[in-house]
Amino acid sequence: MYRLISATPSPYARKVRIALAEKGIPFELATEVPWDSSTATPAYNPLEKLPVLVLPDGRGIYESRFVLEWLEAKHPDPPLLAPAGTDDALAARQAEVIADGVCDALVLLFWERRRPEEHQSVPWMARQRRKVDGGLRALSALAEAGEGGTRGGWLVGGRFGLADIAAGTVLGYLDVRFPEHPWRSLHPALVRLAGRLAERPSFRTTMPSPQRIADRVV
Ligand SMILES: N[C@@H](CCC(=O)N[C@@H](CS(=O)(=O)O)C(=O)NCC(=O)O)C(=O)O
Repeated sequence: MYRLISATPSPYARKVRIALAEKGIPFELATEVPWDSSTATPAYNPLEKLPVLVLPDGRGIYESRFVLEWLEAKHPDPPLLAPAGTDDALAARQAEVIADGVCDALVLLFWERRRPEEHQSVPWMARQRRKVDGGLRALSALAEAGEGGTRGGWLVGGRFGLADIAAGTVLGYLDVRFPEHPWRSLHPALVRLAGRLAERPSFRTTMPSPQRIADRVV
């Protein structure tokens, strides 16, 4: 059986949890704090990051985008991506790049804010916030376009898939780490997307939550 090394707030790990659920793939969930020295990630990932999908033979598949590509290749049904090389597949991957990039900026912001205030860099945090806001604008534009005609409100190709998973996990992460962020008032199309996603058991059963980090990281 697969084992997924995950963390309760992780939007990257949540993408994989949702994909496993949507594809009906059984797995053991190993919830960790990757920032604590107790984490198992270094044993499977030289980059020491989760998510890691640990295979029955003990190998680790890591970097969420690659885990999702790996799952799509090994467990193609039901598909979460259009056929490889199609415009819809490329558009979904682009949306995932935007979503992951927003999460990357949010992670940097999260750690910068944990530094003593006199060590926090205002220009650095402003730069990260620009990436977050620019990325959310891009995802919002995709959501608005997806609401047109018969596209069903999904971001790409008129059907639920990877792009929606990636965008939805960003929104859930914002609510956990940056509850003050006004994304709902700024992007009503993303609110409607979040509402559609919240109806899916794969989203309802993977709601993110904060974690207690014991070790000193920054
Ligand atoms: N690009 C990676 C990012 C993964 C990542 O940053 N994971 C964090 C945990 S979380 O922020 O997603 O909760 C981690 O393991 N960080 C430990 C470290 O960076 O040393 C992916 O998509 O898998």
